[in-house]
Amino acid sequence: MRRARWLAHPAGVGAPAVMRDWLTTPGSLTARLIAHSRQFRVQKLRQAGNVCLADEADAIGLARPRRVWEREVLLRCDGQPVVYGHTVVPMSASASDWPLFSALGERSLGTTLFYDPRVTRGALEFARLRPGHPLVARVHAALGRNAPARDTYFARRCVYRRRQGLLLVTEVFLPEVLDLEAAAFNMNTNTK
Ligand SMILES: C=C(O[C@@H]1C=C(C(=O)O)C=C[C@H]1O)C(=O)O
Repeated sequence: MRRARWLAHPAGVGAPAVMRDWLTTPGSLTARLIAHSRQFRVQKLRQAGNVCLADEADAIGLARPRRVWEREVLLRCDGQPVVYGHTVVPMSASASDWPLFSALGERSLGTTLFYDPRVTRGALEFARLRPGHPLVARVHAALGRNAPARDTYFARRCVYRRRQGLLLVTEVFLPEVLDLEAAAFNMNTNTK
């Protein structure tokens, strides 16, 4: 299974400036996407048990890819998918570690992470996902026939901890996220 090089600094992934600005969004990505759109939606694609990716195992303390709780979403702004989210939680986590995770539905995971004082956040890591990386295949599956003919995507990931539990969120940024900045700029200039 192809792996990515996850770096501590975004400069190493070669993203254009506006994409780098999205990759380094300091707080909740959900909050920023809401601020840049009229209508925001978390489209839940799947939330069930699955074997995690090779990239993910060591980040959540597993010696090798094992069955985890997996959540896949598309974050949509004004109907347009802009981020693919992939979250994994070890099966060893207890319900008291992540009490809201299993029943999230189409509520944003971010709203349960950023406003819970028991949650601590690890450092962001960044990567350029190339063809053959399993997350690229997941993104194309999620987008179906609308999959843009792209070969690489920029992504970030972060480990969250709550009590004894670990949770890894990986966010793959779709090229359409760059349109939000332009749209936000036009909306601002049009209201003057
Ligand atoms: C971590 C956040 O939660 C977002 C919501 C997700 C979900 O609901 O599965 C997944 C990825 C995140 O972009 C955030 O808003 O920053």
